[in-house]
This record gives sequence, structure tokens and C-alpha cells, in this order.
Amino acid sequence: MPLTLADCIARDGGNASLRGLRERFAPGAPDTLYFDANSIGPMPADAPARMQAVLQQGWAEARRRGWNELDWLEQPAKLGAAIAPVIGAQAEDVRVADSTSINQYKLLRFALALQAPRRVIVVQRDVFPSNRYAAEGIAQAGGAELRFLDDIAALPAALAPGDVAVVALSHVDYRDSTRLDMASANAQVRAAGALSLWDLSHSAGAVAIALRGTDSDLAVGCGYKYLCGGPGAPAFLYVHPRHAEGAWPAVCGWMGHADTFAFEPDYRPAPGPDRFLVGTPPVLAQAAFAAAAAVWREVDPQALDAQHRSLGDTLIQLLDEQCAGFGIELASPREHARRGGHVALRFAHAAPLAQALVHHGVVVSARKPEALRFAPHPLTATHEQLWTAVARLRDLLQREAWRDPRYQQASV
Ligand SMILES: Cc1ncc(COP(=O)(O)O)c(C=O)c1O
Ligand SMILES: Nc1c(O)cccc1C(=O)C[C@H](N)C(=O)O
Repeated sequence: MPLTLADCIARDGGNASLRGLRERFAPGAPDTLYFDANSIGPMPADAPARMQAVLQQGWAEARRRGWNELDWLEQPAKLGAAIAPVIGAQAEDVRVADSTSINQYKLLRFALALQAPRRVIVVQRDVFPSNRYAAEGIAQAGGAELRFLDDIAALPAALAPGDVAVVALSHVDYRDSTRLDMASANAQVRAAGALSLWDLSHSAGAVAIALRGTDSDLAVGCGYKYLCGGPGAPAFLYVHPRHAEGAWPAVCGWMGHADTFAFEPDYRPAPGPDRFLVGTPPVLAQAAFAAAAAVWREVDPQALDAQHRSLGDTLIQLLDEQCAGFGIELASPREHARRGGHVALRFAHAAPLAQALVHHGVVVSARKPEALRFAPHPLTATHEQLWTAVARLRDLLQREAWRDPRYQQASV
């Protein structure tokens, strides 16, 4: 029996443990359905008030005293602790700071320092560009040798020479949303004496992740996507405690010094993951992220995962039933455990079709060459919204709206 609108509305009644959290977020623009949590997650409703409080009490009034009297310097650890459960880490092992690209660089270099004299980085050839660029930059400076991975099935061959220091893997592909098996990859990496470095940008805050449970070594990921930290939010980094004090950090700064305000001439790394902090934290951005952190402290990761699965499976079923025969097909794996935050479709005219959808109030994104990405946020999207979105998609496909010259401009 095909899914009906009533079925979708009924599915919205499930998942009691997340009930009430949706209201903690701002509704967004009227008549607009947002499926772009893989770009910028929804805004917690109290983010503006929290930022305003920092502007008034912190900037206008406290100014420099803010560093002593407010918790600005504690936020990298506090925010990290709040998001730790959804990535399956211990609270004390996560820090929020810098960008994902910067953290990727920092932890690649840190892994190389831990693993000397090994100097091979294994990195996916066709991956989110910044991940590859970070490795290429280190190699270009003479700090490593690169070995490209064309497919996860080739990991044993890449590890076989026994010289690999670190394997950098994107947990979820940013185009087709394929999710790698973290436990299996980690076991292979560990058996070869190498370290794993995961980019969790397209899974953190969408699905339950078990960094500790799968014995991952290192991880990074974006704060502004499913974690809802706000546009340009700082990223997170995770270092397994067995490594945290094994070497100096790649970028030594005063915020990572053992005694920041002693202003000592010599560098001494702070204990634990605080050494991965570098410079002054972005206080306003942290205030926005703190609004999301307050929500994450209440989220049961398994309930989040179940809701993500329900939304994704519903979307796939609706697409199967309503959009067959238009040259559009599922690009993501069907099995939830193999799928990341978004559901991707393959369509020859993905970019103009995405623009047509946005124009009709369904915010999705496209990535070259042919991916059309739906990224519902598990804490805010509803099954009913998916029904409406797929009905609009069907209508646009029927009318071949993607041919409209208005939708041919490039867009991020
Ligand atoms: C997988 C992945 N890694 C890294 C990034 C870049 O993160 P940042 O801009 O914070 O460096 C993105 C998206 O922008 C991404 O999708
Ligand atoms: N981070 C972005 C940005 O600063 C500008 C435009 C887009 C983005 C994105 O998030 C891209 C995203 N990582 C992607 O998967 O395509």
C-alpha cells in the first residue's frame, strides 16, 4: 500500500523522547520547508537572545573583564561536552574550536607526530576537497607522503606495506551520503599500526555515532550543519585520551599552553585535549552554539537516530512511489546504517531542479555532477513536510520545470 498523507502525519506522532524539542527551534521563513541541514542546521529559538546577552553584558558592559567574569574561555570544553554523547565520546575528550579544515590539518599533523617515523597519510581521492587539500598541503611542505584511496574496499591494500601513519576518512560522502562502517575500518587501520582520523561533518547531529565504541583515534566535524551551531560556527575535534598527551599539538598557541595567563616564554602543552586550542575563541559564535548545546544536552542519541531513520526511510518510500519514471533515482544506500545525514538523488539536471524546488519553497541543494540532496534535520523536520516536498517535486518533474532559464544560474 502506498504511503498516504495520513500515514505521514501518524508517523509524526512517534518518538516520544524527542517531543518538545522541535519547539526549541525557530520556525524559519513562512511557507518554506528546509532540507538543508547538511549546510546550515536550524536555529535554536533562543540563539539571538544569548548573542544579545553577550553583546550587552559581555561587550558593552564587561569588556575585558568578560574573560575573567564570564565563561568565554570555558566554552570550547563546555560545548564539546554537550555534543559528546551524539558522537559517542566522553565529555572530556571533545573541544569546539576553529574550523573543520583547520582541525583536520591539526590532527593530521598530530597523528604524524605520534606515529613518527611513519609518514604516509592515506586519504580518499574523491572526497570533500578540504580533506584532501589538508593532506596535500602537508605533503607539499615535505611533512608526509600521500597514498590515495579510490574505494574503501582498497583499504587493506593501502595499509599492506605497513608504513601508514594515519588514515583520513570521511564518515559520510557529501554527495551521495554513503556512510562508511566505522568499526570495520578502525579495526583494519589499528591492525596495520595506523591511526584513524574521521570527518563526521555529514553525520554528527544526524545519526548516532560511536567514536569510543568503535575505538576511533581522532575525529573532526562541522558545528554549523546538523549540530545547529549557527552560520560559521566553530567545528569540533575529538582525540582519544590514549593519544591526547602523546605529542605536542601541530599548532602551538597560548590557548593551548599549560598556563595561558602566565605568559611564559617557553611553550608547555596543556594537559589533555586543551592543547589543541590555539588562539582566542570566537565569543559571539560560541554564544550561538551554546543555544544548540542546551538542546543537545537533552537529546537521547538513539532517539535521534531512530527519528533520522524514520524520516529518511519515509522520504525514500515517497520518492519510489511518487517520482518513478522521471529519470530520477536514489543515489544513497537504502539501508539506514549505510546512509549518512542526507538522502541523495541522481538526476541529470540536479542543479536547476534544486533551484526550482527552492523557488517553490523546498530548500534542498545540488552537488556536481548529478546529486540532489535532501537533508531533513531529525529534531525539526516532519514526515508531513516530506509528503508536501515530494508532491512538489513530482509536480516540477511532470512540468519539466528544471528547463526554465531562471534556474540555470550557479548556486551554492
Ligand atoms: C565533509 C566536510 N568536511 C569539511 C567541510 C568544511 O568545513 P570548514 O568550512 O569548517 O572548514 C565540509 C563543508 O563545508 C564538509 O562537508
Ligand atoms: N560551509 C559552507 C560554506 O561556508 C559555504 C557554502 C557551503 C558550505 C557547505 O557547508 C558545503 C557543505 N559542506 C557541502 O556538503 O556541500
